[in-house]
Amino acid sequence: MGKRDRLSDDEIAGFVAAHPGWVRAGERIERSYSFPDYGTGVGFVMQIALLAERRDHHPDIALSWGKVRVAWSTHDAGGLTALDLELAELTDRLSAG
Ligand SMILES: C[C@H](O)[C@H](O)[C@H]1CNC2=NC(N)=NC(=O)C2=N1
Repeated sequence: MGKRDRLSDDEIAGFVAAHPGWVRAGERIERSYSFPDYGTGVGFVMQIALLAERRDHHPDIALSWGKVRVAWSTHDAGGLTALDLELAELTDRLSAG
């Protein structure tokens, strides 16, 4: 199986169960991160953007004061792939500093 092949429901459920904060919403996985101010959220968004360009895989990102919402999905596959789960984990690592 390639990194851009669709995953099964069980594989996605397994990831969500093991990764607090992430939820499945249809054909996406989403997580909200909280920050003490606007600027810290902006910095986080920029780090995600650099990661996305490096990996040629791009999430939807919503920036609010003190909050960043990230959603991963593979448009080309029309759903969730191993690449989404890998980048969700990397997103968590960025948020940890
Ligand atoms: C040509 C390029 O590799 C593709 O368009 C990439 C770019 N970034 C992407 N990002 C996401 N999230 N899904 C994709 O299918 C995708 N495809």
